[in-house]
Amino acid sequence: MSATLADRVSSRLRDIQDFPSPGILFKDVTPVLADPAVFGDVIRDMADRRRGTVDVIVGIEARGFIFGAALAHELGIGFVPIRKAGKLPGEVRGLTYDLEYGTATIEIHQDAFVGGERVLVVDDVLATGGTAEAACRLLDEAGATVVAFETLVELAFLPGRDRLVGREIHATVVVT
Ligand SMILES: O=P(O)(O)OC[C@H]1O[C@H](OP(=O)(O)OP(=O)(O)O)[C@H](O)[C@@H]1O
Ligand SMILES: Nc1ncnc2[nH]cnc12
Repeated sequence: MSATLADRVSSRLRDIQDFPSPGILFKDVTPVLADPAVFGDVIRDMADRRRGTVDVIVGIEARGFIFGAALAHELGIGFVPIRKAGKLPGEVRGLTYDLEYGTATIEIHQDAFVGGERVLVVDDVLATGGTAEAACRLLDEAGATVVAFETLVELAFLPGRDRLVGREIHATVVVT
């Protein structure tokens, strides 16, 4: 039997213990990106799940840009970045939140949405859920409609899903 996409991605996730700080088991996605067959199949799988149901892809800096921009291109729709504080040049709205390792502030351009756009939020890893929750709240405040949160990897041993109650979440790989 041929390997599932989840198995193929799992085999290309590299675990780095104690990065970026002691006690963190870091899931490195760079081997997934380095394999064009797997990376391509990941993007096509995400696209097939969303075709015709979203207007805009929002990617979260930095690794969410890689998957989000490729997905937007595959779907033929626009891409909007959520960036760390101080990086976007125009007027912004922002939110500060807790991370698995520290705190962060994210920002989005104030004029990125007129209201009502159907948005898919994309990132590489769902860990504590702080980033995803902040991104979804920021988009709610901006008047966009968050259709779902799409991630390559969900760390199910952390309570990320609990921060996103009521939101649709899909992960290519669930790490237990
Ligand atoms: O669910 P959470 O606990 O919020 O963690 C998930 C977030 O952490 C990582 O980003 P990071 O802040 O390390 O930034 P990077 O993508 O720029 O490396 C990852 O890419 C997610 O955005
Ligand atoms: N353990 C982890 N591995 C990779 N990215 C992360 N982002 C937050 N926690 C992470």
